[in-house]
Amino acid sequence: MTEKKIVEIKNLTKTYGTRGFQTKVLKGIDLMIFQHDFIAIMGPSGSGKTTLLNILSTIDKPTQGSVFLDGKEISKLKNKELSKLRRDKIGFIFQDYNLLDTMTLQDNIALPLSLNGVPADTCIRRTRELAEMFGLEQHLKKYPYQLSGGQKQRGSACRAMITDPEIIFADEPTGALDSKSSRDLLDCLSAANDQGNATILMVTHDAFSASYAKDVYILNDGMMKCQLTRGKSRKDFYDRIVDMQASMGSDFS
Ligand SMILES: Nc1ncnc2c1ncn2[C@@H]1O[C@H](COP(=O)(O)OP(=O)(O)OP(=O)(O)O)[C@@H](O)[C@H]1O
Repeated sequence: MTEKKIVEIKNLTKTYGTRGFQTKVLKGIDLMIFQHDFIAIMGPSGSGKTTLLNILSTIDKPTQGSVFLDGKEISKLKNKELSKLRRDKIGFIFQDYNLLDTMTLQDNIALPLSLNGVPADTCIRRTRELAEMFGLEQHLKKYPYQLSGGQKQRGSACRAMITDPEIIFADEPTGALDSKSSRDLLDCLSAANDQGNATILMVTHDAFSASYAKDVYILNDGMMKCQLTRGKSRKDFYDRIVDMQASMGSDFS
């Protein structure tokens, strides 16, 4: 069965600065992301990972080339259409959770739905389903300050998924978590990808996190340098990622 194409990136370049003081950060990226993909982008510090994620998530604009999301070229969309695309088609997981302190976990998770005018009973039902999947049923009435980092990040993953977006962008989602909380989050993301409908693009420095993805792409010096695909064993995939990092030298952090 051919999966639906969610994102298509064609010859994407990004240059910062003005004439004479330009830095070419992305130098012609091509990438296709299909439904049910779980992709990790890795690369040395400064290789352009965040720049790429910002362009894909419509926060920044390409210098040249094109990005299609759900068949629409994002640089051609007007502000209103872009906001709608962001709201309906994209879920975000940030390194620092970005939950609202004055709302319970339940309300934080449901926020994208309530902003869309979805009835309260549907918001509650959908929030409970996701909270169960992410092991958060007991914590829905708590405020963020009453939650651990891992619980907050799993809550933030639920919020990213609640609108059933076409794609979830995760920027270093385990960056602030200890190893047990990282594992819990990655197990949940992996289950949402395997058993649910989630398509995930994650940027990470961490080989352990990347080994939960189905494919790992290495960005180096503004170009996609290689792709590794997971076999049956996650442990074996982790070893291959670490070997690849070692082969790329000391600037790979
Ligand atoms: N707004 C900007 N203006 C000018 N240069 C920028 C801007 N944003 C990023 N850069 C430069 O682009 C390059 C890539 O930055 P980017 O943040 O995408 O890298 P990264 O791979 O995400 O790095 P890290 O892993 O350290 O977060 C860096 O050299 C950075 O200094």
